[in-house]
Amino acid sequence: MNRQDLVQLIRERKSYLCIGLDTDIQKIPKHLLSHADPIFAFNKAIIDATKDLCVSYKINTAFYECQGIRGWESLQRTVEYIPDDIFTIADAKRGDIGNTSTYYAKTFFETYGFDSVTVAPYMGRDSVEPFLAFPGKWAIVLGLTSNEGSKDFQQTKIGERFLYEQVMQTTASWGSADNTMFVVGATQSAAVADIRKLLPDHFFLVPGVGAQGGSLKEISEKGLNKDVGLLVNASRAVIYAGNGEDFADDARKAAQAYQREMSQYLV
Ligand SMILES: O=C(O)c1cc(=O)[nH]c(=O)n1[C@@H]1O[C@H](COP(=O)(O)O)[C@@H](O)[C@H]1O
Repeated sequence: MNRQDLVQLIRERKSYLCIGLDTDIQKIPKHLLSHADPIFAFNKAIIDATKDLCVSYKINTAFYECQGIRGWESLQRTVEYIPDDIFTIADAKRGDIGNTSTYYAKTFFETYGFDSVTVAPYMGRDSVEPFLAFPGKWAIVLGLTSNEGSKDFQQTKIGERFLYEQVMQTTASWGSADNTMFVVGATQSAAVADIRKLLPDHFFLVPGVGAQGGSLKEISEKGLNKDVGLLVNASRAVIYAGNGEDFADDARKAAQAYQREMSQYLV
C-alpha cells in the first residue's frame, strides 16, 4: 500500500489505530482450543470485529514462530484474511548482511504479501536497503523503542546527540518518507516533539499504549503531522480486552474507544 492510500484510509476511518495480533495460545479463550487452528480462529474473530475501526494489523511473528510449522500456517491464514485495503505489518525485526536481508524481504513481502516489515538497523546501510527495493512496500525501522532497555544503546550520546537520532536521520536518507517508517515508543513521549522536528514527514509506528502505559493523547499532540504521520499500535489492550465467549465484542469496544479518541485529535 502506498502512502497516499494509507493517508486516505486514515482520513476516511478517522483512525490511525494499528491492532497488534500478538496471539498467544496460552491467553486465548479456552473454547477456541477445539478449533483446527485456534490461533487463526481467534484472529479471524478479532479481525471481523475490528476491521472497520483500524487501518492496520501488526502480526508479531514471535507468537507464531514459536508454534513451528503450525504457527507459520496460522500467520499465513491470518495475513490472507486481512482485507486488502488494510495496511499489514510483519513485526519480525529483521536485518542482516545484504544478501540475507533480501531473502527476509522476499519472505514477508512476496511469500506472505505483507505491506511492511519491522527492521533492526544495527548492521547498517546494506542491511536495510534490500527492504527498500520493493515498490509499494515499507521498512519500519527501529528508532526509539518503548522498552527500558532503549536506554542502554539508543539513548547514549554520540557527541551532542542521541544515538537514536543519528540512526533515524541517517536511515531516513537511504530511502524516503514513501518507503520508510520509524518505530517510536509511546512511552517515549518526552522525546517525540524533537523526533518530529528531525523527521517532519515520516510515518511513525507507535507501540506502547495500553499494556505498557503510553499516552495516546501525548503521542498524538506531539507526533501528528500534516499527513497524520502516526500509526498507533495496541496489542494486548485490544485483543485480550475480554476472555469469554464474547471476547471479540470486548475487543471491538476497546478498539472503538481508541478510534473515538483518535477522531478527536484528527480534526
Ligand atoms: O516494533 C514493535 O512493534 C515494538 C517496538 C517497541 O519499541 N515496543 C513494542 O512494544 N513493540 C511491539 O509492539 C507490541 C506491543 O504490545 P502491547 O504492549 O501488548 O500493546 C508488541 O508486539 C511489541 O513487540
